[in-house]
Amino acid sequence: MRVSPSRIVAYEVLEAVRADEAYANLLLPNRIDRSKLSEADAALATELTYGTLRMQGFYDAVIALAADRPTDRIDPPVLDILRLGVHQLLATRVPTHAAVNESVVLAKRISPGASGFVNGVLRTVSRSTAEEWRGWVEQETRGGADAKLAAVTSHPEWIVRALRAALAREDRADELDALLAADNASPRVNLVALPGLGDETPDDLGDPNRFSPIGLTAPRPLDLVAAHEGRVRVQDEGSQLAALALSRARPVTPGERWLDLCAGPGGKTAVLAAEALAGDAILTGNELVPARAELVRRAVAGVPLDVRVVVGDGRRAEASDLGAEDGFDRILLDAPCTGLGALRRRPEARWRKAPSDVAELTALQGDLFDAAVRLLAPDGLLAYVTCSPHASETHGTLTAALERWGGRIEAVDAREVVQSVVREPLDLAGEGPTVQLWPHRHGTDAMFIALVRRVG
Ligand SMILES: C[S@@+](CC[C@H](N)C(=O)[O-])C[C@H]1O[C@@H](n2cnc3c(N)ncnc32)[C@H](O)[C@@H]1O
Repeated sequence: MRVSPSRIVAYEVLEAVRADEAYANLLLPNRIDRSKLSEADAALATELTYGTLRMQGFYDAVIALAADRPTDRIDPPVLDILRLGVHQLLATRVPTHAAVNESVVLAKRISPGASGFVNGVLRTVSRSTAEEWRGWVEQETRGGADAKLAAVTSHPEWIVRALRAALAREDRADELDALLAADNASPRVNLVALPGLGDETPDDLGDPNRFSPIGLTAPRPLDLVAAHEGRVRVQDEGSQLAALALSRARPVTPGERWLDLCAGPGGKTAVLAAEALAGDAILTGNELVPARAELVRRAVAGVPLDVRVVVGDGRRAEASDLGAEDGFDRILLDAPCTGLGALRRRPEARWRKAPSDVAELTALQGDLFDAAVRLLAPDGLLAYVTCSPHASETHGTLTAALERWGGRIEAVDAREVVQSVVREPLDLAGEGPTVQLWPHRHGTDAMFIALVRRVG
């Protein structure tokens, strides 16, 4: 018996994610191409890889119970094979015999001495349903209610707490289960049709997004991207709204200078470029990492606007070096963050983050915020955006900056702006003037959007 090519690809990506800190969303397309997988096999490899990585915490708890030993006493490659097998048994329609047999054959290739062990553990797992395993994992997990919830929903406990706290701020802590479930579901590929660059609207191209006026989904999204090169791109709906919150916050005066301070890889820069073209504004993108600056250049290549892309540390950026002696009229600060709002798209991310990252990132966000304010022209607008709902990275960073800058900056009502942009009103809970989007409530990544105006 041979192992199907989709399972080999999935296994190789799991191994690279574990051993080499690879990113599944970057490596997987590469491996799919290299193995020349058919469309159906590519879809299966994607489902197996993403599903296994997202649910890894829960699957490890199941494996530990079924093997009657902690997972740190299982050889890592064998553990990868088991995780992949458990995912097939508990979360897919793959028949039991295929899930077990292919895992055993894979084990014979990778770690021959362990094939009997793999067979035994997976047969034990296959004898109970996912629901039954959830019950046992909950019962056997040591610690309080949060530890148990974290184990069965496959999130680190500190992330469960942070997400609950963010929802509680909006008086919506009762949505936590729905949010954790949304993190574990495969999001649809969402597209943006850069505005003003062609005759077709999102309605002409596919199924228009519920909220973003420039977003859509389509049955074969990548074909559409290829057919409308540079104009139709993959982008989450929340990211589109974040860029539009800045470009549509008020009418554009021709000649306005715009800056995207942390631009890489350039998804929002592309939207800003299309908007700048329509309004006759001048756009500069800045990015710390040269390779990511190159991605920004490629992202804006489909927009007939001369976008200057600069490599530099945003904390030390000077308006005059960036070609705006008198400062910028609009700045997007899409800050480096923990990415806790995009866990469904970055399947391994939850296992790589630690609470200590939050402290480090909030310090960086504060420095970048101050740099952005210094770069603003009088009356200029700053959009502070994160793809994290963590209170420290959102309200914490914003409140601290408003305090540091005293009366020299003021918050602008981002809710009013975003509600005026969307196709249908968003259910925004809690108090404004900031916007927090959510995967479970809006179907977007959990983007946070704040607008600030430089006074005088
Ligand atoms: C959240 S991402 C931006 C995503 C981008 N706006 C988009 O929509 O594609 C943050 C970016 O900030 C960059 N970055 C990190 N530290 C920076 C700094 N000190 N100055 C400028 N850019 C920085 C990172 O390399 C990363 O590309």
